[in-house]
Amino acid sequence: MASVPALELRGVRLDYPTPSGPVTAVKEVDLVVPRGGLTVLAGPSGSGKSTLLRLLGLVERPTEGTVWFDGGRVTGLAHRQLRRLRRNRVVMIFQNPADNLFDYLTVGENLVAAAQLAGRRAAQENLLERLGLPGTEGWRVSALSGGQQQRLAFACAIAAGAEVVLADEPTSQLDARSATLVLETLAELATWDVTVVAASHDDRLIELGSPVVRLRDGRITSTEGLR
Ligand SMILES: Nc1ncnc2c1ncn2[C@@H]1O[C@H](COP(=O)(O)OP(=O)(O)OP(=O)(O)O)[C@@H](O)[C@H]1O
Repeated sequence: MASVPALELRGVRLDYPTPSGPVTAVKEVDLVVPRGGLTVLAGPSGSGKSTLLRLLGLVERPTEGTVWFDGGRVTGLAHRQLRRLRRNRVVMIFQNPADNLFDYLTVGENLVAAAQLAGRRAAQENLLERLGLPGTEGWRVSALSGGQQQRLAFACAIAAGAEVVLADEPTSQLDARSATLVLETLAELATWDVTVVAASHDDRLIELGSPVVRLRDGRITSTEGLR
């Protein structure tokens, strides 16, 4: 039996209200995000990548259409229920590494805080080692490079118990070396039992995607490399 997709969108449109009337950011979107692996949303600026990511991250509600998470219909759920899902099961990583972390806590304390805020007891053992941050447990967040901070943000999402982790342009605010660390982290996570979705212009990141969903003018134009 085919496994239940991590996320599914059917007939989705999203209009943003503006003073000069609604702006349609994505339309006629039918999309299945398979469980596990790395799904990449690609396309030119303004094509709707961030909006689609926010719909998948249960941050935006569609103007039209339906969203499912883990086989359950999410569209129509109360605000409180959506917030609960976003607290641990569907976690969004912000572009700016520091926005994802408590800078006055150590690396280890950030992991514990992420787990506790999600109602979990303790962070998974070896998470720092497994994500390329061995020996940093007692470090202040400010002692980490941007790439290491993004790595820690992913580790915190896992510590919170995330089943889906979403990242908007995770390499765009990083120097080349830090971006490489984040790409390595995404490649590693793609082999774990977690679904990662990233919106990106970065060719190196797009190359890692399976599938790669391409957008233009708010519509999906192709889905390549569906596992
Ligand atoms: N909050 C908003 N209010 C009004 N229009 C918006 C808003 N956010 C996005 N848009 C519009 O929706 C469309 C899609 O934007 P979106 O940010 O999703 O595209 P994108 O592909 O992520 O672009 P970029 O690569 O530049 O981040 C664009 O026309 C954009 O101007």
